[in-house]
Amino acid sequence: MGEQEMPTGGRGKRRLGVMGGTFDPIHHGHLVAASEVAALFHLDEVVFVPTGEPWQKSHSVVSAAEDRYLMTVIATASNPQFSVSRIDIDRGGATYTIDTLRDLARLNSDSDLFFITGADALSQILTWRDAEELFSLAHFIGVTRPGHDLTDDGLPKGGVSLVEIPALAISSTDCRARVAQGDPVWYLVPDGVVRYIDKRQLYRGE
Ligand SMILES: Nc1ncnc2c1ncn2[C@@H]1O[C@H](COP(=O)(O)OP(=O)(O)OP(=O)(O)O)[C@@H](O)[C@H]1O
Ligand SMILES: O=C(O)c1ccc[n+]([C@@H]2O[C@H](COP(=O)([O-])O)[C@@H](O)[C@H]2O)c1
Repeated sequence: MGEQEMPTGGRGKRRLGVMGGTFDPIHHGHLVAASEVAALFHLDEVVFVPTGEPWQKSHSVVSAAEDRYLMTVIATASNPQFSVSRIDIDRGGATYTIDTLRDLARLNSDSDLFFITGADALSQILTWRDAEELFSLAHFIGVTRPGHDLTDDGLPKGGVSLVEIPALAISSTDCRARVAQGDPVWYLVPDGVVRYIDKRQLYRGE
């Protein structure tokens, strides 16, 4: 994969990646996406932001925010470039990325923001709250995901970069179904997350 054309940011500013997700559970698809984008876009840090209430999720029962937050901490703890933010959980109510980005911009005025999304999420972005304003707060980076077309059709020119990353056909939906059926999730999610799911008996009744 070649060097990406760099979006112009403020000179000398930190480059902060933002990986939003429900992370129910976090899996290696999320981690590879963040790691690849961090390297390609020379990010100083990637902050993972677990959603409070993900209003567009099709499955009705989303695990407790604290469980999703702790799994995200466990999964990212060993990488010094990765951190986890509670802003969407602590704000309460439905999570809108416009609020995430406004809060992060205020808390990180020394940084340019780069919001990382998989191809499926990127294709839905025009349905998000205040979609047109999102692109003034962050540069969006869409990454390939097996089973989904990666396109920036209809999105503002210069506001989005598309990148190919190693294909991992892993989804949280499949991980939950596997646990429910008694199938392994080893190597689909980090080892500590396997242990946490087991300890908290998550996804057993689904
Ligand atoms: N395997 C993957 N490869 C690339 N991007 C991914 C992958 N899995 C998830 N993403 C991206 O990570 C972000 C957060 O995803 P999310 O937490 O909803 O996981 P998910 O696997 O899509 O969950 P679910 O199956 O419950 O819908 C989204 O932008 C999504 O597109
Ligand atoms: O802002 C919105 O209206 C909006 C609608 C759906 C999803 N998002 C964000 O997209 C990211 C991935 O969401 P999800 O539901 O696929 O886990 C996460 O950061 C969500 O907050 C945002």
